[in-house]
Amino acid sequence: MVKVIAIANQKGGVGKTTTTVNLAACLAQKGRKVLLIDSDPQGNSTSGLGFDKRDIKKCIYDTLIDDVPMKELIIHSSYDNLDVLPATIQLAGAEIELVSLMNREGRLKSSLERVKHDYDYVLIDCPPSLGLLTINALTAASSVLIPIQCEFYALEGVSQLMNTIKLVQRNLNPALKLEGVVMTMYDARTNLSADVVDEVKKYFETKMYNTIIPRNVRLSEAPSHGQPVIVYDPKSKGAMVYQELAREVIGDE
Ligand SMILES: Nc1ncnc2c1ncn2[C@@H]1O[C@H](COP(=O)(O)OP(=O)(O)OP(=O)(O)O)[C@@H](O)[C@H]1O
Repeated sequence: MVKVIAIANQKGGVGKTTTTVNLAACLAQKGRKVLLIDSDPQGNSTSGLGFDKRDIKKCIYDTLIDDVPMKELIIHSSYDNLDVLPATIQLAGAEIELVSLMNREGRLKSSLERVKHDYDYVLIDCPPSLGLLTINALTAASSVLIPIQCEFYALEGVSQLMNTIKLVQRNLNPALKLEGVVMTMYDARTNLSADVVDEVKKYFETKMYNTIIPRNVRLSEAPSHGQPVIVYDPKSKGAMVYQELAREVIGDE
């Protein structure tokens, strides 16, 4: 059975894309067939997987707005078992264009229906908003994974995200589950991070991954801000934590 996981948090810069790209690479490395759907107009998952967005002529926008079959838009990545539905800046216009379309919340779900059975996992990288792109992702998903940055304001805004998830469960996708919460950018040198982890654990009660993603120097010093780096490299320490997360995700397959 294919598992469709939306990686969502409307707060910007919490590690959605970095988690999505690296989790996708690790699941693929474990032999699972993976489709990464880039649903963020910034297209950082697309560029993070090594694609030059200037070379991409058609993207997720074309299936959401113009009903181009998703199969025609999916491209293979340089990783075995990992395909991508790319995003370009054109997607920024979709949020408003979707408003007047029929089935505006369910267009990604309908389009994905025809290809999802080719995969074991579909991961959807959501934009930092609770607009129609995120609603489409939550409607298409079987579960939602929430990355939360280990910082003082970690839980700020999470209640809006939870309200949106409940709204989608009630009206659009009753089968949607909470996959889990993953803490990102943990820095053991500050006591604050440990307090934040406790606070988040309490907020979500049992829904929590054991894997905590540490602050990674390579990522925080990435040359252009906002461009996540693939840390998947079997020998790198940074990759090991995403492999651990992949094991947890596979754990309840
Ligand atoms: N574990 C980490 N340690 C240090 N820096 C990180 C880590 N994960 C991500 N970053 C850096 O933080 C920034 C934001 O990460 P990322 O783009 O994954 O977040 P996002 O939630 O997808 O952002 P947006 O809301 O803009 O879509 C990037 O510069 C990235 O390289």
